[in-house]
Formats: sequence, C-alpha cells, structure tokens
Amino acid sequence: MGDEGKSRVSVELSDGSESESFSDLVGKPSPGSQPLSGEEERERRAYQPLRVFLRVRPFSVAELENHEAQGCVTIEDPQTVILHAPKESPAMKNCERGIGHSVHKFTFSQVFGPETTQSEFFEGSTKEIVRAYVNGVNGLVFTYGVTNAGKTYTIQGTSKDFGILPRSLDMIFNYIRGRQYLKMNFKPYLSNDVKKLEEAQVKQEEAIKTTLLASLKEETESISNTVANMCHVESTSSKCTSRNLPSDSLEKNFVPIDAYRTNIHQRTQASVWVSFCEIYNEYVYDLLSVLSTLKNQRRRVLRICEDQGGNSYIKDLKWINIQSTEEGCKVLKIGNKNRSFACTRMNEQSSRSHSIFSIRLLILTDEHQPHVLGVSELTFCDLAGSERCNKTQAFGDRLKEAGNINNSLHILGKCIAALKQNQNPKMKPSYIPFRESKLTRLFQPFFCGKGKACMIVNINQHASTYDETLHVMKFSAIAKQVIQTVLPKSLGDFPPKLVGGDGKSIVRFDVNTSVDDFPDSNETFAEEEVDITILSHEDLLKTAENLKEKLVAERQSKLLLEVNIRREMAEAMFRQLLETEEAWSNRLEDMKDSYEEKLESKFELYKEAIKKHAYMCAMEQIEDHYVPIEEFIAEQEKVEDRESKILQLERQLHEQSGRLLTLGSPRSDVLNTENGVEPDLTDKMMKRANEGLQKQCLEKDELIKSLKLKIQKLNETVLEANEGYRKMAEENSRLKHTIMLKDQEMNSLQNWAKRVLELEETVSSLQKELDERKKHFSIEDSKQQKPRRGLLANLKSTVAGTASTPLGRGWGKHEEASPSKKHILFAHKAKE
Ligand SMILES: Nc1ncnc2c1ncn2[C@@H]1O[C@H](COP(=O)(O)OP(=O)(O)OP(=O)(O)O)[C@@H](O)[C@H]1O
Repeated sequence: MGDEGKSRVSVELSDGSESESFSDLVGKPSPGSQPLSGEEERERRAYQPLRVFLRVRPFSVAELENHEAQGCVTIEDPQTVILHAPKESPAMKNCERGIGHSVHKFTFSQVFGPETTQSEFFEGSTKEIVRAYVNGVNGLVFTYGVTNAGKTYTIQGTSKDFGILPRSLDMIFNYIRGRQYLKMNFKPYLSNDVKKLEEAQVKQEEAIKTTLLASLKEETESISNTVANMCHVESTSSKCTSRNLPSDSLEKNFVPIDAYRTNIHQRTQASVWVSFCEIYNEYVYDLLSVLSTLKNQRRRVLRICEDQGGNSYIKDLKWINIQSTEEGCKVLKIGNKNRSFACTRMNEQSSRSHSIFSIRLLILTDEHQPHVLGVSELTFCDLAGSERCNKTQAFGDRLKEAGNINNSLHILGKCIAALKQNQNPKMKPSYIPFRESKLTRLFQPFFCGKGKACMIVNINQHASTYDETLHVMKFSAIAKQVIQTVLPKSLGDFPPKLVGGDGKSIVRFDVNTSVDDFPDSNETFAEEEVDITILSHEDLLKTAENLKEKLVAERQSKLLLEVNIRREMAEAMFRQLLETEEAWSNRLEDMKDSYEEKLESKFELYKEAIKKHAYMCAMEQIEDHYVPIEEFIAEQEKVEDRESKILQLERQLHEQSGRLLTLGSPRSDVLNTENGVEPDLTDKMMKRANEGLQKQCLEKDELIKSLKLKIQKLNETVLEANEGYRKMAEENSRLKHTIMLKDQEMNSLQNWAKRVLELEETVSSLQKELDERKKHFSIEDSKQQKPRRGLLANLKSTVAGTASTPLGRGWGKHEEASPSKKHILFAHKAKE
C-alpha cells in the first residue's frame, strides 16, 4: 500500500472523533493514525453525548392519494426540525386554551429528510459505530418511534434496499476479509466470554446452522442474488452497478482492509456470531430456535442472567456462526419469520415486540494457536412502535401487547431521564430503574460505559399521529442530553474469559497485553506478566516515582475535566433556565392577555346590567311619582293661594309686632292703667300672643319648606312629563301623518269605488239598452219574418261581410246599430 493509502487511513481514524482503533483496545498507539495522545484527549473521547438521529419517513403513495394533511414536519437545517400542530390535534386545542405551544423545535445530531436513501442514512448515522465496533468498542443502535414510522425499514430495509443492519454486516465482513476465522470452535459465551468447543460440539454447531439455514432454502435464491450484488464490489474491486447497495458507499468510504492490516498484528483473525431474539409481552424468545417454528409447540422463554461483572446476558440464547453477509441476511430472515407481527389499524405489518439482533466479533490470534484477544458486540434493537391504544383501536391481545410495549418504553424513558439527572452534580443521584424491564436490563451495559449507544428516532408526517410524534420527539430531546461514558476496556469490563467445552475457565486474558507482546505463540499468558518482586529497590522507587507522577497528572487532568464538565453543565442548565423562563413569561403574557379580555367583557356586561337596572328604577320612580297635569295645576294653584295667605299673615304679623312695640313702651302702661287693664296681665297676654304667633310662623315656615320641596319635585315631574309629552306629541304627529296618508289612500280608494259604481251603472244601462234592442229586433223579426225572408237573408249576408271587419267582430249582431249609437258605445268603451 502506498503513502496515499496510509494518509487516507489516518484521516479516517482521526476524523471519526469517537472512533477507537484496535490498537487502543490492546494498549498500543496506532502507527497509522494521527496522535490521539494526551490524557485530556482520551478523557474527551470517553465522555460524549448520546447521538440521536432523526429520520423522517416519506408519505406513501396511498397516503398521498388519501390527501393526508401535510406540513406538520419542517426540516429547518440538518440538525433542526420543527413540528407544527395540525388544526384539529389535541396539542392545538391545548395551545388555544393557553397550555403549551403549537410549534415545537427539536435539534438532533443529524436530521435525515424523507428523500434520504438507505445508503445515505447508513453513512451518516451508523457507520461510525460500526467502525468503532470493529476496533473493539461495543455498540448499540436502537430505533424509537410511533408505529408505522419506519423503524423496521431503517434497520432491516427491504430485499432490494438494505437497511443499516445488513449494511453493517457488509462493513464487518469487508473489514475482516482475508482474516476470517472459519472454524467454529470458538463460540461466544455468557456476556463477554468465549467458549472453546470440542470436536463433537463443533459438529453439533455446524448441524444446528445447517438445519437453520435449510429452513430458508426456498428463499435463499433471492437473498443470494442481492447479497451477491453487495459482495460484487468486494470481490472485484470494480465499480458498483446498483445505487442502492451498501457496498456502493462502502467502496468509496470504507478503508481498504490492507490499511487496517498495517495497524493490527498480521496474525489476528476474526470470527462472527449472531443471535436474534425478541422481547414479547415481557418474555424473551429466541427467534433462531428451530423448535419455535414447529406448530402447536410453545416457545421456550429465556431468562436474563448476569455474569460476575454484573453484565446481563440471555441464558441459552442461540449464537450462529456466520461467514458472510449473505448468511447474516438469511439468519435475519429466519428470525423475522418467527417474530411477533400483527396487522394493526396503523400498520399492516406492525412489530409487536422489541427485536434484538446481536453480532459478536471474536478477535483471535492465528489459526494454529488461537487465543482470544477481544470480544465486541454490536446490537441492533428494533423497538416496537410507541402508540396509544385508542389510536390503534387495540383490544384483546393487541391491547395487552400495547400495554407491555408502552410499559417497557416508559421504563426506558425513566432510565434515560434518571441518567440525565445523575449527570447534574447539583442534584441528588437518583436510582436508575434498569431492572424494571427486560429491555432496559439488556441496555444497561451500554448506558454504563461498556459501549456506545446511538438512538434513531423515526417519525412519519401524519397529522393523525401528531401527538404521539410530539411525545417521541420530547423523549428524544431528553435522550440527546444524556452523556455517555465509554470506559476504556480495561476499566469497564472483565476481560474475555476463555472457557473449555465443560465451561471451566482455561485462561484469563488481559486486554492491556498487546498482540506484539506475544513473542511466541507457544508462550503462556502467565509468563507475560511481570513479577515486580524481582525488581531492585531502586527500580521499585523509580517505578513508584513514575506512578506518583502519573497519578498527579491523572488527578490534574481529571480536575480539569471535572471543571470543564461542570462549566458545560452549568451553561446547559443556565440555557435551560433561560428557555424555561422565556417559556413561562410567554405563557404569563398570554394568560394576562386572555384574562384582560375576559375582564373587559365582564365589565361591559356589568355596565349593561347597571344601565338596565337604573332605567328600570327610573321607570318605577316615574310611575310612583306620576301626577296628572290637572292635579298638578290644581296643586300649584293651592300653593300660590297658600303663599298669598302666608304673605298676608306675614303682613298681619308685622302689624301686630308694630302694635306690640307701641304697647311695650311706659306710655302704654299708663294707657293700660287708664284703660283699667292690669299691666302684668297685658304683658302676659302679649307674650302669649307673641309665642302663639311665633309658633304659627314656624309652622308656616315648615309648611312653606315642605311645599317648596313638593313644588321642586312637581317641577321635576313636570319636566319629565313634558319630555314624555314631547315624545307623545312626536308620536302623535307621526301617527297623524300616517293617518293623513291613510286618509289620502282612503280617498283615492273611495274615488275608485265611485268610479267602479259609475261604470257598473253604465254597464247596467247598456245592458238594458241591449236587452231593449234585442226585444225590439225580435218583435220586428217576428213581424217581418214571412214577407222579408229574402231580405233577412241579404241582411245576414251583409252581417257576415261586416263581421270580418274589426267593428263587426267587436259588436257581433249589433252591426246594424245607427252611427250615433255606435258613437255612444265607443265613448263608453273609451271611458272604461
Ligand atoms: N424511508 C422510507 N422510505 C420509503 N418507505 C418507507 C420508509 N420508511 C418506512 N417506509 C414504509 O413505511 C411502512 C412502515 O414502515 P415500518 O414497518 O418500518 O414501520 P415501523 O415503525 O417498524 O412500524 P411498527 O412499529 O408498527 O412495526 C412500510 O411499508 C415501509 O416500507
């Protein structure tokens, strides 16, 4: 391989920021790759957010024909998608009530639009995980979405257009091409170990595989053809002819195998094993179990166990050795036949279970003296559709299935939310309920540092499933915030253990031991370990010093990392807080507006009610105080009368007081004495009279006041009455006008009636005249009948002649009437 090829390798390896070379796995730097040196760089690669990809399914022809509402999903840019709530959706109704929003924006690691091909999707999403996987990092790819959103299509694809799983197989076989370990005597065991099989066991393994593949014999042809096309590129290295085949892209982007050979020890070989199972109603079933295909036989339920490292694995799950992509596809097809599908209202071929297809790659030393160097696992999980039972109109078995599906997805959501919460140093670490469902038990290692996970969110653009889609998007938004910790193999795992056919351990491997550290394949692993007791004191001190330095450096880098993480978390939290604050303030504004509107309308209502009430009261008052005008005038006259009387009395009072004054003088005493009246008595009388008068005055004053008040009220009433009168007068004049019009109408009608009478009279006179004439003619006829027969005949012929004229036609037999009569008749006609 030339320099050009080498530089391509380094770009590939360093470009994939998350990839780890196989050399990393065995503790040696990759000679071909750019230096990924430095503790910080290693740490950076160890922490990474969960990659979440969105794939939007195109509308099918049937959906387009049904005029399915469009425009719910808009892809803003390669990372952002916007959901618009359709008119009739509950989300829109809630939004109208001031709860939530009608538009939602979501960001993803990458958004793939409806036009994305399978090949483009694989390149952009899964390829990186597969690349890390072939270099020893475990991988999990799981799809999440509502039913009928394209999850199965994305993972498996169709026989013509493969999904990410067959494409990954193709990539793996490309990678190990020429270094494939074809014997079946090393088999995956428990979660991470390898079992060395005896001859008989190998034969049994081969028999199982043959039986399994034989069950698909009839369909082999089509798979072979398609896969043969896929492998076309590998074998000939010529240009690919079909656009949809994975090898098409692999040829362009995948690193030639020779390039990896320079990085990895030449003697390594790889063996590929696959398993396929499903979790249906919280039971695990092996989809590759031949028994399960027999009719009326109950499928065996498998148990999930844990190895000594706490890693979950499915006990007694079948692992089938595959030696090509073609075989892998066949196994997939066989498993699919056993999978629980059902026809729901929303998808004719709906997956009712979570299916898990795993590929284990055993890295071995050369064929003659094989040792296991590493085991890595790539898992594809096609989750059952998240759906609401009422939407799918599920009942019976379907309802139970939906319940179980939703429950396990709910627990997955809880785990993801707890993982996210636990990343926040300020929050109390919460319990992650991995053990609450089978699915999350199997996912646990990938979320706990023992591999890389990637989530594919599938959505369709249906308005009818908008709310479910929104739920899925919200779920993915949380998942996107989960930071994955991919631990180095040495820390995260027990190294793979090789066990014999009897299950007893043969030897424990140390993944930190490089392939190059095997000087001779005959050497045992125990001999490779360094015994520190044979080191000198000085060497020991040096080693201790070195270790101390390393520790300090490690601590510093850890500290820096922690600071960085804390800062990032704080920033993220701050951003979230700002977003929340904005959302709340928006909501507050909306609520304020709506309340203001409501208040205004209430206020208007009250105003109206008050007006009405005041009007009613006024009307009642008017009724209470209503005085007829005659009574009022009489009352006014009375008042005037009283006023004049009061004036008179006042005048009298004046006079009396003048007289009293004169009486009060000394002269008056004399006068009194002279008059024979005792002065004391006079005084008393005067006083009494005075008091009486004052009392009278007061009474009169009171009366005046009350009368004035009455007058005032009466005046008001008069004014109101005047107003009423004015209105009445107006009404009256209007009525008069109407009456006048009616009178005119009546007059004209009367004229018409007169005219009719006249005409009737004229008609009757004419009738009379006519009758007389008839009589007259009949008499004359009877007189002249015999002698004048010829004449009458002449007359008749004359009449017949004149009847054709308009006059003759109009008057019939009266054609002989004199011109003067005719004239009169004409005049009558004209009158009419
Ligand atoms: N990207 C796509 N391009 C073309 N057709 C697609 C695409 N995605 C999905 N489809 C089609 O849509 C239909 C439903 O897809 P699929 O069965 O994969 O949905 P699902 O999400 O797996 O549903 P369920 O959860 O019910 O199993 C299938 O007919 C599939 O071929």
